Amino acid sequence: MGDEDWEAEIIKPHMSSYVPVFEKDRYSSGANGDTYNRTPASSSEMDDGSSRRDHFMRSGFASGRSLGNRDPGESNKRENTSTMGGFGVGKSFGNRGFSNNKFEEGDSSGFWRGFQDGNDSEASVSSRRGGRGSFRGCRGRFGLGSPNSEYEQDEGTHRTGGFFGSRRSALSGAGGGYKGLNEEVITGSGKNSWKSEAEGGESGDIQGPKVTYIPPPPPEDEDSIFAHYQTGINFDKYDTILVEVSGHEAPPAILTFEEANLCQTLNSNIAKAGYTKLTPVQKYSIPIILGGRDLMACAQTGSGKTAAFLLPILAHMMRDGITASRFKELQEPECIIVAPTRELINQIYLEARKFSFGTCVRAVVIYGGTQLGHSIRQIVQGCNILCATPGRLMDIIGKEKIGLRQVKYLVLDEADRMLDMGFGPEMKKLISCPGMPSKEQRQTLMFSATFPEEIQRLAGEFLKSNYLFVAVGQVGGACRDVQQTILQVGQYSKREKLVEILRNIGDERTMVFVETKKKADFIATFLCQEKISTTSIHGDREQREREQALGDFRCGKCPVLVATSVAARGLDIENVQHVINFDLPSTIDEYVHRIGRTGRCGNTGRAISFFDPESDSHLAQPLVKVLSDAQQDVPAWLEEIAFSTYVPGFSGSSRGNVFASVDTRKGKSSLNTAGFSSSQAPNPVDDESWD
Ligand SMILES: Nc1ncnc2c1ncn2[C@@H]1O[C@H](COP(=O)(O)OP(=O)(O)OP(=O)(O)O)[C@@H](O)[C@H]1O
Repeated sequence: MGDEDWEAEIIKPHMSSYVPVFEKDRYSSGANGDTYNRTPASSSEMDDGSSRRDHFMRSGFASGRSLGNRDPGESNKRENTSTMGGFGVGKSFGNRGFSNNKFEEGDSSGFWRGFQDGNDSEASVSSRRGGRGSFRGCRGRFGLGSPNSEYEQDEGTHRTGGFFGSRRSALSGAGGGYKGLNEEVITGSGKNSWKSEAEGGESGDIQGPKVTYIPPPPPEDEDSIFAHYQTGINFDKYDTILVEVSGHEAPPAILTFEEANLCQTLNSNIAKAGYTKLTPVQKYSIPIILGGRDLMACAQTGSGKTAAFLLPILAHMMRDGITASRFKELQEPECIIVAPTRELINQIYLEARKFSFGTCVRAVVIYGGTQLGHSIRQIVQGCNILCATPGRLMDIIGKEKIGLRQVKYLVLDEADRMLDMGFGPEMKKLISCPGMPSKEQRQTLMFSATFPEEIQRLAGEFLKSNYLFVAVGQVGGACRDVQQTILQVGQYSKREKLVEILRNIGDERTMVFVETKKKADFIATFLCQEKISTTSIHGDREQREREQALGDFRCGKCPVLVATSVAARGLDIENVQHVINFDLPSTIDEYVHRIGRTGRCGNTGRAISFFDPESDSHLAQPLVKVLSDAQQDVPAWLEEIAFSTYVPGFSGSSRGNVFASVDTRKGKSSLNTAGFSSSQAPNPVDDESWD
């Protein structure tokens, strides 16, 4: 479907779920002293700009169903707030270090100093009204299970139409769907069609609107394929990070790409990608994978885990003389890579495409929110490496477009997420699908920056018992290149604080994380009204909108991206200098991933988190630990809260404890700095219980 069709669709104001993207017009001012250039998507939404509530109801929130019906918590509060006199109600900052000081007076000169001051001061929380419990909903340890969960963005709830209603939903009756130019409606099903609809598939066999979006093809020119950003000043410091390898007979680490003995084409692609030096996770993982071993690898965000699995897999494929891809109704890929979000799997695909450039290996990506027929067409043209989100993968397997007999490599990126309550069942189905080689017959690789011990135990089902475990730095630790600041800010002061911070940041790229999809739209709209060019990404947005939002953010058109946890993991976006946790996430692991969107690949970044004691106290203790482990300042007030909410058994502040969480098999391990080879690790204690 061409762009023009999207536009035709987008400009219909009555069916917009699109959060308007406003650009600052630097050269003119409107009636309110502010004029926005808008994308056509929002042509009728901000004409008067006088009533925020009005605008709010009309822009993105209004399509489909009534807001009030489904948002008794936060949204109603916000509406009330607006009606009562704008977004600034609740003016007193929870954090006295910020309130009533130079920031309110518009003086930004001492901004960062102000942060520090604010951090150290005690906040008065007594005047805060209510808690956030009413809208935070049920959040289990692993986040899923709640229909509000952000990861349902994959195949699940998206299909049934989000709260805001999608344009598709608006246009199509149940089971209908509309067909745009160059779009097909796919209705066919394979013999053993997966229970797609009930389980979150998108086949369109049963009911629900058809998904017609066809993502634009990736760029073909070599410059775009190999476009990359520079490693940062701290890239060389990676060498000093301690690495732990546990498991039987780990091969020694390599120190250079040459030692990996890759074929010429791969080496040339590595050079074109601008890689001259291995990162620690690459030094250890590449020889392990080349040695045919299963692997669970845990390394800090932004430290090159993607290449750590792609390069050795490609090297094996080249060595084994893979058959060139050709058209076939049933494709049998040698490698399947799964990741929890659409944007992330697309990014992994682009990396696979980059490193396989000039080879006969063909990578294909399939993910939810796109037309199923498009996914099938991509696959039947040939597929050696299949990059997929879980729901779409299971749909395609059910349609018998993919055979699993040839699978030699199964990669779970963000593996802890892939194995938790949300995706774990799908992954179990995947490995028990007819034809899928047993774990003894395939190589299974798991990567993440976090790996809770309970998830490590689950992972045993997927891995050979002698798998190796690589921990670069502390398992679950935050990237030290991110300067972390925690501010005490009450719920009703957050927006004001956010605006202050963003004004001081200027045009530097910033991701703002919020807890719910509704709130993402709300805050994005609010920031647009504050003349801060903003877009948003979350699971209720249509896929084309998500991709457009990410594109606008990547290219700098919108330097602020308001996101839910859908964007917390894996996304590698150049020049993200700031992450703001407007709402803290429910788990500390999620925090680590979110702040890892900045400070990547040796670059530095900043993360600011609003801590509301009324709702975030459970995070005080793990936050103190993460901060101190990453050698960040820990505010005294946070330590106090952590102390007062002390949970016996929690490892607490473990400054100096290098590996608080390790391979749960508890094998004795070898500690190394990344520059030196691992010695052979002794036997793990009780492997047998892992089968
Ligand atoms: N050896 C290297 N030399 C230079 N750049 C590299 C190297 N390895 C990876 N990179 C770049 O570093 C960036 C981060 O890599 P990647 O996205 O694989 O990190 P990650 O560890 O998977 O992060 P996350 O935990 O957030 O998923 C990418 O832009 C990648 O191209």
